[in-house]
Amino acid sequence: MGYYCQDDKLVNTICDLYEKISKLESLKPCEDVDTLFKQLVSTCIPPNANIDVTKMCESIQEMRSNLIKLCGHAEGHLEHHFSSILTSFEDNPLHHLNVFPYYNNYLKLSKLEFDLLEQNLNGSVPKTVAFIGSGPLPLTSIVLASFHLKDSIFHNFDVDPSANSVAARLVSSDPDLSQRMFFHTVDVMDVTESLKDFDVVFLAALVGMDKQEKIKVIEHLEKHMSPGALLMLRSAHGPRAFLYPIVEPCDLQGFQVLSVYHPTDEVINSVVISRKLVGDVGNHDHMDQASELACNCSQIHAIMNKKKSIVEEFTGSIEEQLS
Ligand SMILES: C[S@+](CC[C@H](N)C(=O)[O-])C[C@H]1O[C@@H](n2cnc3c(N)ncnc32)[C@H](O)[C@@H]1O
Repeated sequence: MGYYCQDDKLVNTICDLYEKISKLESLKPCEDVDTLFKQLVSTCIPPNANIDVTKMCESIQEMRSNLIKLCGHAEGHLEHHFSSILTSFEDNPLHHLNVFPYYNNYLKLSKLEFDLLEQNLNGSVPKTVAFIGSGPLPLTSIVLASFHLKDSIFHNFDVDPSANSVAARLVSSDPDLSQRMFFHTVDVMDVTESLKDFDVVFLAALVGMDKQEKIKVIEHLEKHMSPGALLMLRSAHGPRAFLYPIVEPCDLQGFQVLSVYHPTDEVINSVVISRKLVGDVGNHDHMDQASELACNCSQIHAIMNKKKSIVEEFTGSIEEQLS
């Protein structure tokens, strides 16, 4: 088919799985759907330095973009399914979250995000947190509110009214979270002034499923978030980018990228934490230099190798990073 691929075997396996997944009549949880997505995830999880999806030919790019959408729909169905099961428990549904097969991943991802937040909050605790794209099973907000940010108020935003109604029902019988967790049915692109109220904004991986949409959402957040507020977003690295969109530091114009973390375990998403710049960012010279640096893979690898870690830090000056 004339694919240009760095690792043909892996990409062929993903293409085969894509063909099978795209032929499914429904993406609602059932044996066939679960088996195919499990195979897809286990194919994409092992770190593979030879895989850079952005360098692959157009037909692979197109397949990847469709696959991300299929994964998004399947994830939505899976969350709906488990959220409905959870709300059918007679006692507090939040005491049964471990029935969700990926609950452990959310515990790990939320802990990772909390640690990155703490490192960059300089001792302060966020009063108000926004989660955009919270879905029917808003596990990140629930885990953060229950275990890490026990006094913060959480505002969850989702464009899908059925996602919000099942999510709100999930927390309604919890005496603590029902007082600290709010749900808003709206497209993030229509949320403007109220974005100023948040100390931290989380953006779900699947809000903005392709590069263009993701950049539009980031630009919108940059326009309306409070200067100095933190933005926590999710990206993907290596073969995991067949499952989720990639956000690169250069996509974050108007933000100072603080850290990029690429997990190598079963937590699939990479995490990017940045701070909305304070003051006039009309002069983009500084950011442009930072972006050029951040988008240049060989330089990123040089930084990573120097640090012997898979965390990319962006806290030093551009000169330091280049030296
Ligand atoms: C299925 S995921 C949920 C994430 C997950 N529950 C978590 O805790 O990380 C993505 C959600 O984003 C929502 N979404 C997508 N685009 C959106 C937009 N432009 N504005 C608000 N919500 C959006 C979808 O409706 C979907 O429910």
